[in-house]
This record gives sequence, C-alpha cells and structure tokens, in this order.
Amino acid sequence: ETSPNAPPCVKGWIPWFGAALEFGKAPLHFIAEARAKYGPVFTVHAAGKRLTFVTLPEHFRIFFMSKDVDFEQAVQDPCYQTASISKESFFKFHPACNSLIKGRLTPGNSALLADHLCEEFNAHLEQLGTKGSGCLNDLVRTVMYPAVMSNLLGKCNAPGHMTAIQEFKQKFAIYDEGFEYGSQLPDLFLREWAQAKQWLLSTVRNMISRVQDNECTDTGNQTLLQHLVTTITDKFLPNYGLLMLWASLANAIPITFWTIAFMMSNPITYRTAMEQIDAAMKKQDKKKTSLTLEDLQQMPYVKWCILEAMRLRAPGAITRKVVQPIKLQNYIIPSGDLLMMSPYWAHRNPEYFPNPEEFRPERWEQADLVKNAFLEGFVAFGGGKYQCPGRWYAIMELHMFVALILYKYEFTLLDSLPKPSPLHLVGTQQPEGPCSVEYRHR
Ligand code: HEM
Repeated sequence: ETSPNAPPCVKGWIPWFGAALEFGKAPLHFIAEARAKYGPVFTVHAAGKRLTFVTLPEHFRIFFMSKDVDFEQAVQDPCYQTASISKESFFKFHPACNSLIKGRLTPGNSALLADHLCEEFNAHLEQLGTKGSGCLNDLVRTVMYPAVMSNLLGKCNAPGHMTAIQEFKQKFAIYDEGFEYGSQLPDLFLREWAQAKQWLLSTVRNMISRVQDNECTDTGNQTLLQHLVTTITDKFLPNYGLLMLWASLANAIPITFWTIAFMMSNPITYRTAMEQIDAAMKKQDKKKTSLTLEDLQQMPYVKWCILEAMRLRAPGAITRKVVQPIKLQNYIIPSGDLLMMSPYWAHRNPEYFPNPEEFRPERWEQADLVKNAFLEGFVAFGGGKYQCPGRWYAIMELHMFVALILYKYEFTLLDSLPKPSPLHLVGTQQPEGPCSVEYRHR
C-alpha cells in the first residue's frame, strides 16, 4: 500500500545483516548501485524499517537544516542497542551531553589540550623502539588509543602498560566491528560483541569511580570525562561514557591510518610533507619532540593530506528521522522514515571534487582553513546542529600525530595500499586487507 507519491522502493536488501553480501552487494556499494538504478531518491524497505536515501546536493541542506527531520529521534534506538541507554534517559540527557562536548572541544579549547597530547604521543611512540615492522593500523592504534584516552579522560584512565593496551585494543575492535549489527539486533544474537560491550562498560565504570574519588588530579584542567560526570546524573552515566569513548576513537583512528597510508603510497606527497615538517621543526630532538600549534601552522600541507583522507574515507551513511512529511522532487517522504545520506558518496561528486577518486591534497588549497572553513560539498563531519562536536579536536589530534610520527620515524610501505572495506555504513572505513610497514628512527 505505497502511496503514489512515494519514492521507488527497493525490497529484498537487508542492510546490516550481511545478507546483502549474498547478492554480491556490500552495503556501501549498494547505495551507488541503487542510485544508478532507481534515481536520486529511493527507499529501502528492510527489517521493518524504511530507509530513504537522498543523494542530491540540493537535498543535503534539507537533511541538515529542516525542522521536519530530527537527529535525536533517529539515533535514540541505536544508542539503546549499542550502549543500553533507556529512551527516557536519552531524551533527558542527550541535549546536555551534546552541548557539553561541543563546548569543551571548540577550536580554542582543543588547543589547550595540544601540549599534553604531544607529550603522550611522544611517550607512546618511543615504545615502538628505534626500529621495527608491523601492521600500520595496529601501530596507530597502539599509540593513539592510550594517548587520546589520557588526553580526554585523564591519565589514570588510559591503559598504562602493553598488556592493558592490547586488551583494550582487542575489546574495542570487537565492539567497533559489531557496532552496526549491534545497533540493529538484541544482544543475545551477538555474544562476543555483547561481552566486549560489557567489558568496556565496566572499564568506563571504573574510570568514573576514579574520577569521583578524585584519583585523577594529574592535569590542571578538568577532563571531558570529569565534565560528563557532573552533567549526567542518572544511572546511565557509564553508558554515555562508553558512547563518548567510541565516538572519540572509532572514526579518528582509521582516518589517521589512511592519511599515513595514502601519503606513503604517493612519493611526491610524502616528500612534500617531509620538507614542510623538517622546515618547521628545524633540528629539534627526535626522541622528546615538542610540537606546538605554531609549528603545526607551518605545515598546512599535512593538514590537507588529513582532510583529503577524510574526504575519501568519509562515513558510509548518516541519519535523521522524518518527523513531518517532507517533499523531495515530486516525492512525499512520510514521517517515520529514516532519512539517510552518504558522505562517502557525496565526496565522489565530480562537480565538487574533480577526479574524485584521486588523492590530491592540493585541492584543499582552496579552503580557508585558517577561518575553519572546509571545501564546499565536504560533509565528513555531518552538518547542521548535530554536526560532529569533536571535529576541531579531531583535526588537531590528527595533525599533531601525523606530523610527529613522520618527523620521528621513516617508514617503508611493504604492501600496496589496501582497499576500503565496503561492509559498513556506520562510520569511516577500515582497510580491507593488510598494510605492513617497516620503520626506523630518523
Ligand atoms: C575523523 C574523525 C571524525 C569523523 C569523520 C567524525 C564524524 C562524525 C559524524 C559524521 C557525526 C554525525 C554528524 C551528523 O549526523 O550530522 C559525528 C558525531 C559525533 N562525533 Fe564525530 N567524528 C570524528 C571524530 C570525533 C572525535 C575525535 C570526537 C570526540 C572527541 C567525536 C565525537 C562525536 C560525538 C560525541 C558525536 C555525536 C554527537 C551527538 O550525539 O550529538 N568525533 N561524528
């Protein structure tokens, strides 16, 4: 009983259940194929939900700005499925939680975190030794997880020694890998995932106890976690902490991997970046390197590389709930539909990004990054009121990390650049295959 004004409806594709693979269509590729077949607006009917995809740039404004679509209504159920936050608690505390993160991670406040983050990166990078080899993705995680956790949650809340780091990496990988399925299915179908989630929840619970018992007085400023503790006053505090932790690591760390992998597989890019890094750093010590925001300002090319990696590996899909019927082209999209848009595919529109598949950092020369403006058509952080509140921190963090690791270590790529995995729509892509590197202190 579809109405005559409804967009074309695609059936038989079940996203998030892996069943799409039986048709030889991974979810990420499915979007582009369905668009080619059904036009720029189409609805996927699956698992009792209606997902209406919008693919035209003129519809993105409606997606981000219209008062007839809602972010909280769209993500409430996934937050319940992935972090067990009750519906009532979610609508009560989400607004405050969003303003808190937005307020703590403005460009100015993110800058205050830079010195401490640089120390943490140094300390964890030195653990790699003077030379070695390994999987680049794993090296990045080993250094970044504990450093970023220390920076945002407090030093006492970051995994300290190698076995703790390994355990955290393993649990987080399982939780992250299953996040999309977990957001759709009850826990009992996903035992290993549910166990990783419980492990992470109890880890966050312990962190909160340490904060409440004032055991985290190492840094002068209040951490993001300390602010969260004073904001959420119900029993779901650890659950919000888990989601915040996931959001702060799940996208930024794969993008760091891709940035370095893209740079190393483009010799001219690598050389250009190294010249800029060496010029800015002069002859600073390579073991205890202090990299300031002023130094980073001397390395715009490195930032372009990061933004270009974000463009090419942007989240597969983001979502809003239609709360009042909206008109798109000649279609009426009924309330209750989940409206979906794909930053990953939006970034492959040649009208905004000529030769979209090419990694070309120079295209960012056009963007006024000093004024914190991105290129037109760039939506890796979403948009509107619920645009990623961590974006300024993310850019600072990645800029710092990439500049530092390349200044300290020389890398050789042992594998060719892996493809992005097309299996997930939530978040940025993981590499599909291995990517080993050799490194040595410069
Ligand atoms: C490359 C790195 C990152 C990317 C690509 C990214 C992307 C996104 C996107 C697309 C959204 C949804 C926006 C929308 O629907 O319009 C989002 C939300 C969010 N991001 Fe990020 N993000 C990144 C890093 C971070 C970091 C480092 C943090 C925290 C320190 C963070 C915290 C959050 C939070 C808390 C939300 C949910 C906001 C809410 O519930 O109101 N993100 N991010």
